[in-house]
Amino acid sequence: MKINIAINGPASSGKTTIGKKLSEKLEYQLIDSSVFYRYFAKKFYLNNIIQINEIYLFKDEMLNNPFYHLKEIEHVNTQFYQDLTISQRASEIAKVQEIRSIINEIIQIITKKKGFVVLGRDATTKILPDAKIKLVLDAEIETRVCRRVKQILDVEREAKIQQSSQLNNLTELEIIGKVLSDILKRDFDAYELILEAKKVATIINTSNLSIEQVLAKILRHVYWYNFSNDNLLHVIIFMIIFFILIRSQPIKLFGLFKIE
Ligand SMILES: Nc1ncnc2c1ncn2[C@@H]1O[C@H](COP(=O)(O)OP(=O)(O)OP(=O)(O)O)[C@@H](O)[C@H]1O
Ligand SMILES: Nc1ccn([C@H]2C[C@H](O)[C@@H](COP(=O)(O)O)O2)c(=O)n1
Repeated sequence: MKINIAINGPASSGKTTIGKKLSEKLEYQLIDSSVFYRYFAKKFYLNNIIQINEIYLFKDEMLNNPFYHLKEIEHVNTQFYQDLTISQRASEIAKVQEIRSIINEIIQIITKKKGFVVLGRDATTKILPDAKIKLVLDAEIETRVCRRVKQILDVEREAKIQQSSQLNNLTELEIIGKVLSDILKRDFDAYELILEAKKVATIINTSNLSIEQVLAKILRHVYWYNFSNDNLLHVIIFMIIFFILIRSQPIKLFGLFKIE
């Protein structure tokens, strides 16, 4: 039986990486709420004004054909992933409660059919408070900074080979400084949401775990949930029969011990 899985956690804790792998493994659909904020920043932030009416129209359209629009949102995000202006506008948009409610409602409606992995700062608390599995991925700040710096340097190495470097010869120290300040800012913005999430979700500290180990841990949660859910009735019936048998006659279990 398919369920919904909600994952949140602070900046650079591995949500996207783990979310992607988990959804592929389970053959679930992945929805990352932050791509909505960036998509809205690209499409509905014109002349420094958020086009709220357009956003309502988009919501109706999206609910008529959700999977087409999810692909479109993903596509736009891949194109503008590195765009700083879009990121800044996305942060502004994310502060508008009305827009947060619209995005949460869209995701809630789409995920009613189950079989989704949903990522986002309020995934476990506001978007899918009833998800069967709710997780917070956490890691020490130094681990998160190192991971993000490594990711940037890997992309940069690849870009240099293709002579399309984006970092304008920043030193490694400057990159570390920028990453640290970005992560601190995002941690600060999401502080309350993550604190709330930690109260209702299972926390997985990934600092000393590889990507594969984190994935294996989550899969164990999912398989255990499915097993106990699917087999609960069988286990109860088995226990009742077992107790009736041992009370009505002495039996020898596997010849190991005797109950009289
Ligand atoms: N357990 C892990 N061990 C080592 N590296 C990891 C682990 N989890 C994630 N990473 C790496 O950390 C980097 C950041 O991960 P990712 O982008 O998935 O984080 P995120 O939580 O989605 O970030 P953001 O909040 O910016 O969306 C990636 O390069 C990823 O490969
Ligand atoms: N559930 C969410 C998802 C995203 N945001 C904000 C945070 C950022 O300003 C913006 C883009 O997300 P990011 O790529 O930085 O994770 O959207 C949010 O407030 N709540």
